Amino acid sequence: MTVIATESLTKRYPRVTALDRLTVDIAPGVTGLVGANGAGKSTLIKILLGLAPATEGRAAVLGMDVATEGAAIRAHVGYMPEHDCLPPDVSATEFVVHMARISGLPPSAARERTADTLRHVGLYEERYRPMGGYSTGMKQRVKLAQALVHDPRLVLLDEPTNGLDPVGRDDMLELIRRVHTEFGISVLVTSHLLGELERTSDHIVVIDGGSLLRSSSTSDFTQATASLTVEVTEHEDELVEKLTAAGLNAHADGRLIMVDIDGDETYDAVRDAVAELGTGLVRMEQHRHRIAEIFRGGDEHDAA
Ligand SMILES: Nc1ncnc2c1ncn2[C@@H]1O[C@H](COP(=O)(O)OP(=O)(O)OP(=O)(O)O)[C@@H](O)[C@H]1O
Repeated sequence: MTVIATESLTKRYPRVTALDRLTVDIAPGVTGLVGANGAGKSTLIKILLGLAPATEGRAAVLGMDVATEGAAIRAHVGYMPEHDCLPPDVSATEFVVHMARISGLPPSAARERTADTLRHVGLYEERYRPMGGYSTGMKQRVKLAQALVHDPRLVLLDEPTNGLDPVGRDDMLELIRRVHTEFGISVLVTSHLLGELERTSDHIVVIDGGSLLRSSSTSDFTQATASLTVEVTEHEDELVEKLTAAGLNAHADGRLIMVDIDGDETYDAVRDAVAELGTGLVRMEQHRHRIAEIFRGGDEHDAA
């Protein structure tokens, strides 16, 4: 079963091709959509909501065609836009009740669902104050609440951690995870940071220049992209030789040694090699490839 399916989806603007023959299937659960700024993430979301027409190709959301069933899609899908779009002079409660009413809920249900949803995202007394005075974290929570208030089956979250500090990011990612685990709502969440989506998502889709670079489960993804950074007090070259002889892919990067992780045994192999050389281990830490590195290695990873 898929919640989102696209087939050769293309969106051309006069000057740029925002989506270029994108074919991808997305299953229920939490899916991270990763791509650099301008990769086409927001464009894809707008097409999936039936708000912008594709130039070519097809897409279906919850089995409904985006070209002809946009209104029905939006009845079952929640959307959290990227940019600040909250009216400053109304309270979170007034705003979310309004959004619930727009989604078709009767007044009493709209008020009840608003109270529940705002509590769920962690807004309490503040919800009666005008939103103009809210912190970025609180505004992001209101944007998430309005996406959830009509009890959708799927939510599309466009850069929900934008503008948040590290603690705020972690809280938001935790909240997103709970949207799925507690309510069974599927989530498509975008970010230009691969690292934060790895922790939240079951599945990761990477796009670059509007094309699919990679789509795989998060565990496959981290296996394929994780490496160890090792720092020793001396004998760096010998360590690289030893690890290579042990069948690992290791290379020196200045004073650091990068080792591709090939299962848990990689840690043991590094420990043993360091011990045999009698050198001091300063640090050994897992290093996740940044999105730019994946783009550079795109062709090889595509095949993986
Ligand atoms: N309405 C539009 N008219 C013309 N070009 C557009 C329009 N919307 C987006 N684009 C262009 O399409 C490309 C993809 O934009 P899009 O907003 O989908 O990227 P994104 O991955 O969401 O990045 P960001 O996170 O910066 O929004 C960009 O080059 C952008 O400039």
